[in-house]
Amino acid sequence: MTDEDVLAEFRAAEALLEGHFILSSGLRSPRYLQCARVLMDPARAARLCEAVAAKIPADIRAQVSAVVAPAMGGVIVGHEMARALGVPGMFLERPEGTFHLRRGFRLEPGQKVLMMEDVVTTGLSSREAIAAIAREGGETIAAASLVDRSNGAADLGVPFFPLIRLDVPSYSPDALPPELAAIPAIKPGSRAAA
Ligand SMILES: O=P(O)(O)OC[C@H]1O[C@H](OP(=O)(O)OP(=O)(O)O)[C@H](O)[C@@H]1O
Ligand SMILES: O=C(O)c1cc(=O)[nH]c(=O)[nH]1
Ligand SMILES: [Mg+2]
Repeated sequence: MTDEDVLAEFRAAEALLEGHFILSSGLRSPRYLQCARVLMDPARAARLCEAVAAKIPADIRAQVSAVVAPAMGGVIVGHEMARALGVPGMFLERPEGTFHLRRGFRLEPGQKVLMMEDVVTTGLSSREAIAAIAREGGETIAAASLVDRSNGAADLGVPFFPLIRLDVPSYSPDALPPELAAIPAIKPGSRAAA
């Protein structure tokens, strides 16, 4: 799947939003990739995750025995990725502020995991998820996502396979360009405000 094919899927899902968004990190952006809209079509979700799986080298794929994803954004994409790889899929939650496995999900000691995200911006949520997988006894051997909008800046500490890398601006809230400052900000994600 080419970058243009991926963007066509996002466009068809009306998932390329423009406005003034407060990101999970607190950064602000004029653009937001609403992956939930992309994933609401199960056939599209399966197509995209099969394309992510095809980006992962065969030796890594052969070792992965579970996909673990951080809720909320990771839940559907993690499940579809688990289907694409033929392994179980689980998700991490943070009702008290720190990611952990709930609902009877568990990892065997040393179990090799793929951490799956919908979007990576600063990489903080991904690093928190990878740290949680380690606390749960697993070993994250690779990470993947639909979108990497970190502009090459996110270091997850493991090999990282995004389906598409997009060059999208993010700004500190105290350094907003005037055209962004003029629009009311909305926060689509579910991380609690800092
Ligand atoms: O790389 P980062 O700077 O951490 O940003 C990306 C994260 O932000 C979004 O989640 P969010 O925290 O908004 O919550 P949600 O998944 O519950 O919607 C997205 O699902 C990623 O997890
Ligand atoms: O950084 C984020 O919170 C973020 C950016 C984006 O484009 N899409 C998304 O779901 N989250
Ligand atoms: Mg998230």
